[in-house]
Amino acid sequence: MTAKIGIIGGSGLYKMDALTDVEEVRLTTPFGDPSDAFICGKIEGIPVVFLARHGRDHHLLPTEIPFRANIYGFKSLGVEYLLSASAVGSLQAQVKPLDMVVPDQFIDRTRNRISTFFGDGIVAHIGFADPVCPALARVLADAIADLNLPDVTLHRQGTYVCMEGPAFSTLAESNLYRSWGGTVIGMTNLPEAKLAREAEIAYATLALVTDYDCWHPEHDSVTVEMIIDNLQRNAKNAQAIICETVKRLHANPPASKAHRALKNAILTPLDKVPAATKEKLHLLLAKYL
Ligand SMILES: CSC[C@H]1O[C@H](OP(=O)(O)O)[C@H](O)[C@@H]1O
Ligand SMILES: Nc1ncnc2[nH]cnc12
Repeated sequence: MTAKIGIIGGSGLYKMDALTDVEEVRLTTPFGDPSDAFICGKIEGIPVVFLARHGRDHHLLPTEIPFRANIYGFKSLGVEYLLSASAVGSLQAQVKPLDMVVPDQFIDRTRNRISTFFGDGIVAHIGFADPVCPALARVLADAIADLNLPDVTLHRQGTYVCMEGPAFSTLAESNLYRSWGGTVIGMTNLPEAKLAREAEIAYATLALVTDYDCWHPEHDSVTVEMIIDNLQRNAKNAQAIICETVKRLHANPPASKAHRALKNAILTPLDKVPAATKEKLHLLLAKYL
């Protein structure tokens, strides 16, 4: 089964309740095994494929997530639009727990992630000034706004600071990220967005605010309990938003520059790329060979 729309669920979103005709697809990739089986199914008749980023039983640390295998797996199943759902802490007073943010920028504070498919004899540099697909982000933000869900405050833009984890930030770090203009903080989205861009998949995130990290003088510092509690309160809304976004994407798939991201990015002449590398990357390079 193939699907143009993929959903990657983070903390608290380990399955999509609205999925019908479900089939589990366990696959391997040249970059190892993905986080879990891909759950292929339909939302109101529209084919989609879902993956739990940390595994369905949340056993993978952010550092341990096989980001390359996950994105490669989505690509091999035909995905062109990837919607992510993620728990985030807020770095700004006006962005409150239970609010939703559709980030448009990232700051990379990761250290131990492999966030490229390239190397081994092929060099490519994708453009990443706009790390989130603006067209996909607009569909997602419009879906949130138009659903008009009670108690949902939407922020259509924001900078997501991606830290390594797994420990949460120190107070000094949290204040530093605030001074840099960070809006929210999480541990997963940046490598995913980079790899999705290299795989020419449009990517956008529904960021669910669960806490004020540790900088807010009037709020307790973030704990896992706080995150899970707020995620559970927001889970129904998050699923409704994803379903609405899927329907809109299917009815009106937006043009995305991400779909041609490799066009001017590859430096190495393809006839000089080692055969084994070419084979490993065939799925990504096929249309340029
Ligand atoms: C559950 S505590 C922190 C954990 O939650 C976020 O994960 P995800 O982005 O997959 O929702 C955050 O990035 C951390 O990995
Ligand atoms: N405060 C926080 N820091 C990092 N990741 C998070 N995910 C949810 N809240 C977070």
